[in-house]
Amino acid sequence: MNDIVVVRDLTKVFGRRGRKAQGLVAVSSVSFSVQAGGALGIVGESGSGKTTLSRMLVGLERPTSGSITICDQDRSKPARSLAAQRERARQIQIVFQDPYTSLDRRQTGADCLAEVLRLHSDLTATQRDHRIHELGDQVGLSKATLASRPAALSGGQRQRLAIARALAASPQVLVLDEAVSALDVSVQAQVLNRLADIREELGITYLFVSHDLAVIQQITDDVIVMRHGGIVERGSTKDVLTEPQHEYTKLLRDSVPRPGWTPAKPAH
Ligand SMILES: Nc1ncnc2c1ncn2[C@@H]1O[C@H](COP(=O)(O)OP(=O)(O)OP(=O)(O)O)[C@@H](O)[C@H]1O
Repeated sequence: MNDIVVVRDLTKVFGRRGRKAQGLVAVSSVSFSVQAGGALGIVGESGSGKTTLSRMLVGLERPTSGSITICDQDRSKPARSLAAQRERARQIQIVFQDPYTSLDRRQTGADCLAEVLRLHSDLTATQRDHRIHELGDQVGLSKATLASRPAALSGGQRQRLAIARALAASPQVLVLDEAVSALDVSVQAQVLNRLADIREELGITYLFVSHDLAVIQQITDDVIVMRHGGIVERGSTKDVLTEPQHEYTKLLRDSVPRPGWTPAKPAH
């Protein structure tokens, strides 16, 4: 199978003004690839560079150096035209932790999906309506729920809507940045099950950013572990989580509450 996402030596330094100033290295020489249809987990504690990495992948942050190739196209430089921007959006979409801030409070769910469909497809109004309900089915939102505005939706419903909105662009790759972290565990499980079904049905590729190893374990095949902007461990999710090699991964794993759990002592 071919690699749909290829990242090489990706680095992001914030606040460096002038060649000699130091700045903050948020992401440092990160390289990885993901096969089409795969699901890669990106884990690490707060501040390890996960969000900066995902923002670079979708073009919201410009890399300081290194390359990003998605669907065989170089993404290291900004898109030159509106058409190129839209094409990129059809390749990769992102869902953030809190959809409420990015959903238009005046729009119903159906209107929100219609807007994306108008932008990214040539569907007629009738075809669009059909597609909106198809997307609703995929994420588990009823027609009545889609007719509501965000304020009337629960956190789980809003997150499903955000996922449907991302899927409306028919992306080949979906980045989920702490996308289920704010949800109750039972709602989280429902959304994760939906996401697993969607991946099976559409063959879409996931990049799943989370600090939560239990979530990563459920949804990903492979994982990279980030610390201080770099990758400290990588491998199949099963191997890395059952037999972590790096001390930092062991610490992350030992910090996950489970029966008989006691907090790990910080490493000195
Ligand atoms: N726009 C910015 N300007 C300056 N520094 C930034 C910016 N965005 C992130 N950083 C810094 O880069 C580092 C990595 O942050 P990032 O948000 O990528 O980590 P993270 O692993 O996603 O953490 P979290 O889960 O808390 O979001 C942090 O030290 C952060 O303060």
